[in-house]
Amino acid sequence: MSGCKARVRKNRAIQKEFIESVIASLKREILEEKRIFNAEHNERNLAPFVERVLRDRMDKQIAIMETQKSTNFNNGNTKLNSNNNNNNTNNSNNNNNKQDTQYSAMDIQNSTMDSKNSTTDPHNSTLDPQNAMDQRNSMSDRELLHEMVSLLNAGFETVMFMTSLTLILLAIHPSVQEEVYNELQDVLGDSPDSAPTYDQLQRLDLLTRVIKETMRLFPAAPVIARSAPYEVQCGDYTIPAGASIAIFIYGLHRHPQLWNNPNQFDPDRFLPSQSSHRNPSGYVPFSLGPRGCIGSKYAMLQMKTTISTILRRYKILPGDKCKSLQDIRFEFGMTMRSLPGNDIRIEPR
Ligand code: HEM
Repeated sequence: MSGCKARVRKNRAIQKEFIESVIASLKREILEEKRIFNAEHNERNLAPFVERVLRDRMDKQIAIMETQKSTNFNNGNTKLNSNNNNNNTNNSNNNNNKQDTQYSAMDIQNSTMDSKNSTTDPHNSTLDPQNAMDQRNSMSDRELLHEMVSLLNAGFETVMFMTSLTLILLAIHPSVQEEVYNELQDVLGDSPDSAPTYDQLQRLDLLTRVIKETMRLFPAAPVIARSAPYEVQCGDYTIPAGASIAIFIYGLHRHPQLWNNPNQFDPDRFLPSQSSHRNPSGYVPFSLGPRGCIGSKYAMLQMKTTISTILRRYKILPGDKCKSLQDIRFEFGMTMRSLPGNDIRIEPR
């Protein structure tokens, strides 16, 4: 059997084991939550429920991996260092607990490229349950590096784009900005030097709606892709097994059948009274399901912290070239990119 076939078989066996364990968990949890399911057994609560179980299982598996990894370090196991053969200085003989692993930018680049080239298996990616179930119960240097690079890639440009777009939209909607500022004063107090707490950030309802509306109009990940593992009937369309599907989130978020005045900035769309009967699949800035964004909650906290810190000290004003929503210039890529000209000015309060 060729190496590739053997790998595919091993992967299938691991996937099967994982899926069986998920089904067992689901059965157990359904029994425990029988009441909720009898009361309202529909797709709406089933999807988040299944997702929660999947994530829960992954978290446990990852926690096990973390424990094993730290045990390995404490035992002076140099596995993490031993795979890396160029710029890596292994000082484990002198100090078993010290991970003196150094990487050059080139190592990281190569690692990412190699991982990309070798990723013929669609499940072989970030914090994947199958990786977590890997029989080695540990990660190689290369895998660990790849995970870190993926997290940085996925978490940096997206948050940067969304934060700057939110500030631009607030600059060209001064009355909304003033309302947000008033909310910040109410919830966080007058002194701009006090760091917001987690609870306070949760209470910033208007700022949350403003960020949500910005992500509707300018989703940082404008298009995502999936492949169909089996034939799927989707309304009048049959998606054949193995087909690649691109989901155009930008288009979905501005679809006139889903949104009134879709090209207008209106944070009130996300008031409970206006959003409760909306199809939840019509708004997916972080995607959905087990492969959706794992950093969504962290991203919201990060954006709210940065934006509130700026707004408490400065008034945001439009720049010379960007005075309305139509002036905002961007280009599509894996993530959205802001183009030159989207300027703002700031003025101390
Ligand atoms: C506003 C900010 C963000 C947006 C709009 C966003 C959006 C998304 C979307 C749409 C996906 C799904 C991609 C796909 O299905 O192909 C995704 C995946 C992912 N995101 Fe985010 N993201 C954001 C911030 C973050 C942050 C801060 C982190 C980590 C610190 C992060 C980590 C990830 C990872 C690791 C995945 C891949 C998950 C997987 O493949 O299972 N993201 N993100």
